[in-house]
Amino acid sequence: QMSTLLEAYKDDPVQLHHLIPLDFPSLRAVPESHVWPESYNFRVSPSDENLSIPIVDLKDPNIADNIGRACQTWGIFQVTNHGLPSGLLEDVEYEARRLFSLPVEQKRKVLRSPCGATGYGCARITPFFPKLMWHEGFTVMGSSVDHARVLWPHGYKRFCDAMDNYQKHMKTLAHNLFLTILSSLDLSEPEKNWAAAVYDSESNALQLNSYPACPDPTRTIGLAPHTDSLLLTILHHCETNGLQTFRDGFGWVPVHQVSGALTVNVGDLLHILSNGKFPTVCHRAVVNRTRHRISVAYFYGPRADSVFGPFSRLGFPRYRTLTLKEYIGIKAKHLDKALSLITN
Ligand SMILES: O=C(O)CCC(=O)C(=O)O
Ligand SMILES: [Fe+2]
Repeated sequence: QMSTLLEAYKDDPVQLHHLIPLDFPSLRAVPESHVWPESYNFRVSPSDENLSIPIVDLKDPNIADNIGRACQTWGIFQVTNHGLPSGLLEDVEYEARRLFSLPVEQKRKVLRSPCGATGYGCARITPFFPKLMWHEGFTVMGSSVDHARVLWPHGYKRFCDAMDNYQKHMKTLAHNLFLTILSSLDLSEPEKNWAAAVYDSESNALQLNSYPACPDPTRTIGLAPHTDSLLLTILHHCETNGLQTFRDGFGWVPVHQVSGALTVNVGDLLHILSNGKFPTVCHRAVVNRTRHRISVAYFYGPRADSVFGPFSRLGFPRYRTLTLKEYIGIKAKHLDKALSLITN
């Protein structure tokens, strides 16, 4: 089941200069390849400084209402009281830092293959933009052991254990959030059953992101604007801000994460299921001069061959029905045009 989501990327090989990150710590200035046009406006301040994404307490008795409202207005919110075991968030950050602080030759041994989905490399969205990003990533789907063994022939187990443990807890949290979010929509019984069954036949990915300290953060970007493709994303910021979310009428709004909280956002797939009731969230990451920022994103979705479209009771379907694998293929070719290409 994992392999099918992997296969979704097979037809669109990435060129090497869109795949291999620079050796960032060796750079004293931002090279031309990474200088973005001013029109991207990375330093733009929001029209209202006090604007911030909702915070949802998962222990609140009104959780369903709160989450439903957060999904309909912002499509992105922070969750507190998520009940993850202590140490889990620290462990995954520690292991991610251990990976990204390896020498560049070592990291390049686990480079993502040009047609592949897992391993070390530039962000997948890189080929769609005229400039490169101040970012390196490492993608895990299922077990990370094959790559970890190459990186640390004798010390791979603690990395794998941290990734496994993190994915296990994220899966449960993501599924519970998914069902809670859906409880604010009018679903038929078969649709409710389908949603509940996603847990046993899901696909997911864990994305470790590294944004090294940057000599000139106003001229470059960490991660260019994009939406996430699957149902929902749970993001761990590791205590350094940098994420910004776009809200119509307001512009780019920085996400200031409450300590210990996680950020959850709606992805394209949940947007489609909700028949557009929940906005899919355009977001980006900026870099900073002094701190090496790490973030960990967990993407949750149904299995790649599952057929989906807007739920039946939510009005005339804005999107056509298709498989997740087909949607990932469209997104890999057309990025932000993908939704308009499946519009009815
Ligand atoms: O690092 C961040 O704040 C955002 C990461 C992200 O958007 C992603 O991995 O899709
Ligand atoms: Fe994202």
